Amino acid sequence: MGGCDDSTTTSWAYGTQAFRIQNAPISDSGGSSATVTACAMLLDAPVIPFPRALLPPPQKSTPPAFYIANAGPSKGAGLFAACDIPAGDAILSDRPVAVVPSNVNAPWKREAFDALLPRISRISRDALLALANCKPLSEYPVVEGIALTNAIQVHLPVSSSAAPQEYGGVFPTVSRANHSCGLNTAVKWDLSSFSVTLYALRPVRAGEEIHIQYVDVFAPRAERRAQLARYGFECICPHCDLPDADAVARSDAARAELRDWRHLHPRFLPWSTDMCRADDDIIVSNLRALALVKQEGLYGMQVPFIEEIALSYAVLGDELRFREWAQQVVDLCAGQDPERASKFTGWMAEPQSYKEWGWRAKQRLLLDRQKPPVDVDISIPW
Ligand SMILES: C[S@@+](CC[C@H](N)C(=O)[O-])C[C@H]1O[C@@H](n2cnc3c(N)ncnc32)[C@H](O)[C@@H]1O
Repeated sequence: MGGCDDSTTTSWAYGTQAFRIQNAPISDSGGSSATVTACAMLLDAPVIPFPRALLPPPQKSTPPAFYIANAGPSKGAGLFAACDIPAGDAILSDRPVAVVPSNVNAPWKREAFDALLPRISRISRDALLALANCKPLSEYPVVEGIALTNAIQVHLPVSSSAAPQEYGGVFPTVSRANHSCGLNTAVKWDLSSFSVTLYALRPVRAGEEIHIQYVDVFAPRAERRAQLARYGFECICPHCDLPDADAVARSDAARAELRDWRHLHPRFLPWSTDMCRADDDIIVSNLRALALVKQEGLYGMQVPFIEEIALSYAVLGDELRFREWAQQVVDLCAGQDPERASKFTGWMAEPQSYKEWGWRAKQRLLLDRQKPPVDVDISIPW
């Protein structure tokens, strides 16, 4: 592969840690393991050495469901939907060109980051160097600056539980996604194919920009903006660009309520067997959560609420509504959480197979039967 040179130093010590450079077992062009230079990684000792056998390629949709275009003067390039994309669909899969630790502050850092470049093929190097870099070259090695601007967290196999390093992968395509504090996609890392896949969290219209989140979107606007400063921009997405302080306070409160939802609102399991609670307690509570999710565009967290509404209807034995909500779980999870999707598919095929199917309806009937006749006082009170 053009320009690959591994004559440089490839291991460094840092306190009790030791780092090394290793190529990932993936290839640029489906070639043999001898040309595996598509991605170089700077790894510490607990990361289990990768097998030599090539990993299977990630799924690819043809034609692509996305394109890269200018997203505006202050945002640079961005990812856009090439067609209408249904909620739950995979938009694209992408493999990293570099994987680096998130927080190394050793004297050899520049040398190690620079040593990554000659270890990757020209194709991958060009893709890496074409990405945005919000860090000054005078202060940060180029690969580190690009990683700090673009990296997405990846999980690597480690041999011990000793303080695991965090790793970020730099991806030629997914790293083109700009940030928004309201989400339309989720990123899922899969070690077995050494790739990330971007899934639609809600229907995405053709031409709409595809966003991911760079920071904790449950944090208040001021905190999000402070965290985004390290990417060199102030967020002016529709969830940040609000008309006045009241609107900001409302948005901050909604996000905090969603973050703490499980501590603030009735829980499904105790409700399901507590006949003193209203039958629609959980449904009403989860519908409110979904309204807040929609208001704040936090679609990444909608599935557990939809799931609880479906299961509430199951416990109430309401088959029509159960199917309606269960279908939404299946549609949203088919790609990124197939296990959950298949559980709900099974219950939809045979609702009675859900262990608590209709439990509350049966209890309600029994309670109604046991009720003593109501004593009606017909005496006239004067
Ligand atoms: C991971 S890159 C995203 C792709 C990048 N726009 C490009 O041209 O390759 C991150 C950089 O994009 C820009 N960016 C991302 N989201 C933005 C937003 N919501 N508003 C303004 N700039 C943004 C910032 O310059 C940030 O440092």
